[in-house]
Amino acid sequence: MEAMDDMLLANWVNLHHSSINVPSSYLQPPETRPGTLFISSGKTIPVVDLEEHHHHHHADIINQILKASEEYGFFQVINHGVSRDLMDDVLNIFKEFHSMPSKEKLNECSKDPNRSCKLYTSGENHRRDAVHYWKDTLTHPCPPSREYIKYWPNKPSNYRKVVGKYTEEVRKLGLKILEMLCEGLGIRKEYFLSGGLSENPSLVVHHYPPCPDPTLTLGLAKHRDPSIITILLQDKNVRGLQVLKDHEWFGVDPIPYAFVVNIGLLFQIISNGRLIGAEHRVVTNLRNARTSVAYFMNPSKESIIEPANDLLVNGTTQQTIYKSMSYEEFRTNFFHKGPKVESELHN
Ligand SMILES: O=C(O)CCC(=O)C(=O)O
Ligand SMILES: [Fe+2]
Repeated sequence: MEAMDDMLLANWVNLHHSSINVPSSYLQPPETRPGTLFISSGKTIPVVDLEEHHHHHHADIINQILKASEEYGFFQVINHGVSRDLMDDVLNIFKEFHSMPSKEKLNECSKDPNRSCKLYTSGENHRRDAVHYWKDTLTHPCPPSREYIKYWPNKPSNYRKVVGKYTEEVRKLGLKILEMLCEGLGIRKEYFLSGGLSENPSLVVHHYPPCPDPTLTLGLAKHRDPSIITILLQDKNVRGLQVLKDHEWFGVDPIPYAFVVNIGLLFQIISNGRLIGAEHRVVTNLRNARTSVAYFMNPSKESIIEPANDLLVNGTTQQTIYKSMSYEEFRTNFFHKGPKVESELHN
């Protein structure tokens, strides 16, 4: 196989079209190979209508998202208030972005000296990946902090305008969902507005090119999100995301204009294990490229992550199972321990 050198996967696949086999560095070992894809197990993650009206009360909506977060750690939301045009615009911008020449993309993403804004192929640490993943990823912090906007890509030409508006809208939705989950759990509604807990969100945009053999590869390895919650916009027609429940993988079928919401490890800790940060992965697709836009609600470095005191006060919790640590400490553990991080979190 010809070396990809500093070319991004999207461009490499484009150049070679259908004449390629999966390069050996992308072949998953037998234990992580997805094998047969999309066996329908009859399970599907809950879909929650967020619009309140006289037959659909606030308390019912809270119960639905709470139950989904306890059982699956995942749900989809419809009637969430983010405009469809904006969702289309943002997906189109990212598709356009990923179809630009490699050099141009890398150039657009190399302005940040601290590399919070960056573009990479495979996993975040390409050289250290034992096996490569079939994707390219663009990531950068987003509002409320505006200090990073100057490092965002400036191409396609309306990138900053559209992505700026989108991240502000999705932030509002995220805060609303957090507030409802707090209400359901018996945590004060403002919990995530204090202590910097929701002050450092980031956007992670994945692009999974078509893959000549999706049974042998993965777009993204099995993982739990290191976030509070993640709000994901996925391509309308291309499947890929799978969630592990009761030792079985099942697909999160795209619903046009819905968002997929999942609980991250941080909220698992804050809820003292009541909500689950479920494991998930992404499989690739034979014919179609897939783009997904993940908005991670993340705290600032100094924020303290611990089971919410309100749970002890209101009597739903007698004992906390997780210890208290700063978000910075959590990140360090997460990057060093990977999937084994959980042992470090417990009391
Ligand atoms: O591409 C997807 O559907 C999922 C992305 C994801 O799980 C992540 O970025 O953590
Ligand atoms: Fe994830």
